[in-house]
Amino acid sequence: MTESSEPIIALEQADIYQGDRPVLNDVNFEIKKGEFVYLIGRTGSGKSSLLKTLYADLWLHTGSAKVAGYELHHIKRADIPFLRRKIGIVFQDFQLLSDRSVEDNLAFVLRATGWDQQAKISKRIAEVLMQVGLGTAHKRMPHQLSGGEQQRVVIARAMLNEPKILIADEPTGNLDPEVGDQIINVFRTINNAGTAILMATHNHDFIKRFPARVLKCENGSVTIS
Ligand SMILES: Nc1ncnc2c1ncn2[C@@H]1O[C@H](COP(=O)(O)OP(=O)(O)OP(=O)(O)O)[C@@H](O)[C@H]1O
Repeated sequence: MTESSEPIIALEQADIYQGDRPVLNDVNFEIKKGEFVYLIGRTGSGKSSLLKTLYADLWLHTGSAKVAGYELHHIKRADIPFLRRKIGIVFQDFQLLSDRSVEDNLAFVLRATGWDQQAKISKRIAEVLMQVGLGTAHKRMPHQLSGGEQQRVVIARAMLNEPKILIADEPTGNLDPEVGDQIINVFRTINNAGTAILMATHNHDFIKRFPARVLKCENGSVTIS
């Protein structure tokens, strides 16, 4: 299989655990390059556990999972940071460093991932901020931004190293509906430019208005529609 046609995520007979406790059994699905996929299910149904397994925060016990070229059932601890660079991660709670500007928050991540030329760092920061519609926010401090703006910076941060997929766990969960709409539009724009998206959400209105494939966690299984 050529690299371009290989799925970004492929799970086969994967069992998802929290500690010793099984959460999801026999999970099988693929996500291809550039796809948009929703992950739904009631509170406690296992959405976060599944996403954590995909970025190797939870260990995959049984079955196989390949994510961005890494086989999670064989992954070495030292490879986990490299896996996470290939999959941008966006959580519900914005975790920007509160003591530094937007620009410095982003530069911090770039430097930590090996970027050392200031001109390239500045260019990349300008690009990702433009991509999320915050082209003039470089110098602002996190507390000077609204919740929606902070979430945009978090998305920009996840995009810095040009991931093949963005994994988002309830990215609009803490936002007003109107602001949530703006955020989903940011994800759609990013998706239109070629990055795959896997988004856990409780917002069924998004699915009606912006239809895409849906994975549903229910009764210990994942079903695909
Ligand atoms: N850190 C943990 N330790 C032990 N059990 C956990 C942990 N986190 C979650 N669980 C349990 O695993 C199951 C799945 O939880 P998970 O958080 O994956 O569900 P979820 O679908 O993401 O829920 P929500 O919509 O509330 O985020 C639940 O029974 C939960 O109680």
